[in-house]
Amino acid sequence: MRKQKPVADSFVIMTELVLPNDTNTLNNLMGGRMMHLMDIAAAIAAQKHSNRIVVTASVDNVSFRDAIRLGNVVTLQAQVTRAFASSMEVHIDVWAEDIPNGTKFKTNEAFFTFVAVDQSGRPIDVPEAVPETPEEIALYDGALRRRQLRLVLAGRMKPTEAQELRALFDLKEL
Ligand SMILES: CC(=O)SCCNC(=O)CCNC(=O)[C@H](O)C(C)(C)COP(=O)(O)OP(=O)(O)OC[C@H]1O[C@@H](n2cnc3c(N)ncnc32)[C@H](O)[C@@H]1OP(=O)(O)O
Repeated sequence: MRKQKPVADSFVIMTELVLPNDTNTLNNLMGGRMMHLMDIAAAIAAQKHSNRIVVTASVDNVSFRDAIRLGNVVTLQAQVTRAFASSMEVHIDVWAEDIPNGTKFKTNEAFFTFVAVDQSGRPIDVPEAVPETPEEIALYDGALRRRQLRLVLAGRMKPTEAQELRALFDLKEL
């Protein structure tokens, strides 16, 4: 039987201070630097779930809503939402905090997909991820549709095979 692990076991929290080397000429954190931090935090969550080497397979839509300023503290929280065979979806939330001003606001949210691989880079199966809280269950339930959407967009699945995604939009014909 496939091993099971609570999704909470993969929880990761990472905190970074925005320094001059991280910013653009407006003293805002650069998007690429933010993506780098998100990739690392999310990869650690996937590693904690799988106890394997993991590679980034895809990143869903990332929006940059509010600028993060030089001197802000960035907090990233990542957790596996669901595991499939070798792949895991990871949800990540990002907050920026201006400690002297006492303000904190959410800046980003994204879903990453990681694949566990062996020493030769071949995909390898991971434990099942078990959600426990209502929030974890909601993320788990939506993960299959999100997987189908990203695999269709990546040309790895035919839209006609994406049953749960089609049901969401009530698409009878494609
Ligand atoms: C260019 C860069 O720097 S990328 C950043 C770092 N990332 C990397 O280097 C990863 C490079 N890519 C790879 O090594 C391979 O494409 C892998 C390991 C991700 C997939 O290998 P493949 O030989 O295509 O394996 P396969 O078709 O069996 O798929 C394995 C899993 O990956 C998943 N997968 C593959 N591509 C994607 C994708 N674009 N989005 C989401 N999941 C994907 C599959 O759905 C499958 O999941 P499952 O086992 O849970 O069903």
